[in-house]
Amino acid sequence: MSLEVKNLVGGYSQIPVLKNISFQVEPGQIVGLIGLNGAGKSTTINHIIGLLRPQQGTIMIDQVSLQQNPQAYKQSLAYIPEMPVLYTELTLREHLDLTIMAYKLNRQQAWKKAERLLKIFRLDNKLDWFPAKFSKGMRQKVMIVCAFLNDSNYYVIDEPFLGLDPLATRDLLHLIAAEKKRGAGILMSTHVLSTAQTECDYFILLHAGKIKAQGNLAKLRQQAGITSNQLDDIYFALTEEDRYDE
Ligand SMILES: Nc1ncnc2c1ncn2[C@@H]1O[C@H](COP(=O)(O)OP(=O)(O)OP(=O)(O)O)[C@@H](O)[C@H]1O
Repeated sequence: MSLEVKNLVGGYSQIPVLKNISFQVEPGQIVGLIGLNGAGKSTTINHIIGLLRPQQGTIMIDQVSLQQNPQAYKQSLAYIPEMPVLYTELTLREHLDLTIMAYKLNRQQAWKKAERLLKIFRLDNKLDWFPAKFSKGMRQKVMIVCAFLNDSNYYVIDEPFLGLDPLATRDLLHLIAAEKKRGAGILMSTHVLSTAQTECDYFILLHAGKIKAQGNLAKLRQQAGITSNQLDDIYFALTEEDRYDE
């Protein structure tokens, strides 16, 4: 059982952005997708969520591809985008109802969970607000609440900490930790290496559409050949030679 990306070649046109990348996210594992601007993190995520089609290679969730069983594939996956995407004409309450319908959740149970999440992110008194009234961080929190409504097997989170205040960041980290404990696999792209270091069990270092290195911190440190066990030092050592050659 895993989310498995195998020999993925892909991107937006005939010229691939991703050049044969392979990795896995296992149940109960938090995997950090790390890389410079333009490395291919969002492109990888867009392939996993089915927004882009692989030119070569496969993406399987618990041995099922999106093409084989779209319903099972999508049901296993929750996604939080980098930029919040909300419907301008729907209130927060209606966004939650829409999510409950889309995932075919039990309405009563899902609303019970929603109330707990709304309280955590201080949105419980804003159920009748339209997105126009929300700040950027509040919009991000709506996406988080919707994504965590379903007990998904896998979470794909693009730059989760962008725009969140310190309290919301801490609350999101607690939620992620609880989902990991439940056995969910989490893939998150981030530039916040200090948080990645403390939260992730495994790291994928993407550079110019290729995987430069992957493994736990000890393995990456060994590969970097340095004594520091700080992820940022390891990251800079591993990407030093090709930082300017994109
Ligand atoms: N919609 C698009 N159409 C064409 N090319 C794109 C598109 N989106 C991204 N790219 C290109 O794909 C490459 C990888 O971009 P991607 O957004 O995956 O990087 P990233 O690692 O997520 O970067 P960032 O940290 O800045 O979010 C870049 O060269 C970028 O120019």
